[in-house]
Amino acid sequence: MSLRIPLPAGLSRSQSTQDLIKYSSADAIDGIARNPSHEDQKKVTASLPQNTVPKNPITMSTRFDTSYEPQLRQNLHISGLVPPVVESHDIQIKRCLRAIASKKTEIDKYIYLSHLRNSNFNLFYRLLIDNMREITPLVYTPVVGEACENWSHIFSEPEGMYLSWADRGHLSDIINNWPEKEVDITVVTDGSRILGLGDLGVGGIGISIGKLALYTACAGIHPTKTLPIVIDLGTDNERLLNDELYLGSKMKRLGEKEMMKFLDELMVALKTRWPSIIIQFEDFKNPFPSLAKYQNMYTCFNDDIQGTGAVILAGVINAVRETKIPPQDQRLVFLGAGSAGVGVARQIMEMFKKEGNLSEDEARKLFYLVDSKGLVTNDRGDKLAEHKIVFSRSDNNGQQYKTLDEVIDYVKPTILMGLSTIGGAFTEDIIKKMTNFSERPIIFPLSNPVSKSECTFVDAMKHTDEKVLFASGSPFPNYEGKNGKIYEAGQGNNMYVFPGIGMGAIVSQASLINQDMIYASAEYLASSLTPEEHADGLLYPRINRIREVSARVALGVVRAAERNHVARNPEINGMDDETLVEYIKQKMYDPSAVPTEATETEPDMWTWLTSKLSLPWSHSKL
Ligand SMILES: NC(=O)c1ccc[n+]([C@@H]2O[C@H](COP(=O)([O-])OP(=O)(O)OC[C@H]3O[C@@H](n4cnc5c(N)ncnc54)[C@H](O)[C@@H]3O)[C@@H](O)[C@H]2O)c1
Ligand SMILES: O=C(O)C[C@H](O)C(=O)O
Ligand SMILES: [Mg+2]
Repeated sequence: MSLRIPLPAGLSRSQSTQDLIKYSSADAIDGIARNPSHEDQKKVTASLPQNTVPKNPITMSTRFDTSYEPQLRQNLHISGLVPPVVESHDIQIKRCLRAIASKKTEIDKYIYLSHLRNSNFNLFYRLLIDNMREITPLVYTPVVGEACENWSHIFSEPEGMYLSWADRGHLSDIINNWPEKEVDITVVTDGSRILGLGDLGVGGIGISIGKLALYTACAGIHPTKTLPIVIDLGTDNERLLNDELYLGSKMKRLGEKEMMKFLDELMVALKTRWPSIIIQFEDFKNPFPSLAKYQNMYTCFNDDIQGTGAVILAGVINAVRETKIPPQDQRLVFLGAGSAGVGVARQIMEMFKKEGNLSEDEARKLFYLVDSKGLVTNDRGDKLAEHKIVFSRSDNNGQQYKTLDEVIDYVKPTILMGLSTIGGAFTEDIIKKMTNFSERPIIFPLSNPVSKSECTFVDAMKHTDEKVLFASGSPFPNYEGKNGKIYEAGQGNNMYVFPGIGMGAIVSQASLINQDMIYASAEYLASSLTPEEHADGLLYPRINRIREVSARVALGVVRAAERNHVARNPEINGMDDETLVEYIKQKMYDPSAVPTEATETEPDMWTWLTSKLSLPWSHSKL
């Protein structure tokens, strides 16, 4: 069933990047929880351990859902507090979509959706899951970037934890203040490099919130078991320091030493309260030291180095196949040699070693990294950051290549990656040149948000005569080719893997997240495309299948955890793939699985806050 929502005057249909008017709620449902009648699935389900289907308790943030039957309303003591009609989520979603379409700006849509998540998360996640393609860009990249930039102006609810330098020495006590008893996963940022937008201080918490919303929507981690964190060690952003509304500490950002000291304490505090917690590091300006220090001590990973490495590896596996050029004959230029650039280069190098039967040295020589000073070489005259050294060239005969143009002429690459934060860096000239070196050039402008993308999908298609194999970090609209064919832009965004990595680690009760598990996430993602998606020339699965895909990614992660003896969940011992996937799906939160009776639940943050503050309504039956 599809529905056309009228747009308000002034908002053109094509202008809306998210095209909120076209959706198909029933078609978009992945079928995981809604299609339990399939005979094979029934058999598999019957063989699963009992009590694996999570109940969906009613919390303060889901109490006023108009889908509740009269008896449930009576049990909850909310009769009269909810409009009389009893209506399905599908009907409520129509109302939400109308409300979203009526908002004039994307940030207004973001604010509306945040409010919905905080007031009725079951409805929010039903809306998101059923309309992934349209809603994801509004709660995640790219609009979340604008939200982070303006966080101190649009702020109305904390939605996570803010931990400041002044709190050091007391982090355990402060972590104990989080009102939810169980937390499976946290996303921690220091706000120092939010997307390609730089230092946004405590505004970076928007990224933690956005990532965790996708953990719930894509991998079914229960929303109350997710914890967004920003650590506030100051900011070097003058605009924020001069803003009277800024919500963070008004001091210059502290250095690496203080950061590590703070993180040491935080890691212990998190692990003490929730011994099985998964910790995802996100958008740190220099994320290498923390990953190196904690990856063998805690169940943690860095999304920008490892998640991005895995998701782009998956796209490259599929794209390289299309080029028909074997790995040993590919040449790769990376614009950007930071955490994402080096993380991606490392993962692709692993694949080239395996698939091309190359030694480490042979594989490494296929990579040319370019940073703000030009081609990364041993004799460039500056002290290279440690993470770049492995890819630094020594075969440049003393010549330095300063611009991307010069590097392209020198290397003649078959693959061009953008992780530089420089919007428009892949000029018409550069894109056209790429067609001289390969019939199907691989061009991935991966910087976020859209304004930082190294080129657009339109430019890449036009200037390669529609031959490009393309993926971008942020979403781009479809392109209509010369013969009327519609091409879809691949979205090479770590959202295709981090939910599955987290879910795989939770399901296996992994003690660590190691390279084999990250690599497996890429392999399982690459092989998750349907024959139809392959035939349509896609490099990544369609986003409306993300729950199905995340379950497969999680399967790969669990299998790798088992191989590496870091899986600790005895329930999964001996399960075949089919049973294990079903087990994973059964663990997924389903926003429509509303219980028919009220259940006792832990208080949520609002209840907890009101009780702490002794507000008049704090002990009411609400
Ligand atoms: N698509 C994804 O899933 C994904 C994942 C992670 C990061 N990213 C994006 O990648 C970008 C970079 O992230 P990061 O964590 O690597 O940041 P970073 O700050 O660690 O690295 C940026 C790199 O770009 C280089 N650079 C800056 N200006 C340049 C110029 N004018 N010419 C050439 N190189 C230049 C820097 O020298 C540095 O090597 C961001 O926009 C981020 O949003 C995308
Ligand atoms: O947040 C995203 O959209 C991807 C990535 O983690 C980034 O830093 O850009
Ligand atoms: Mg990131």
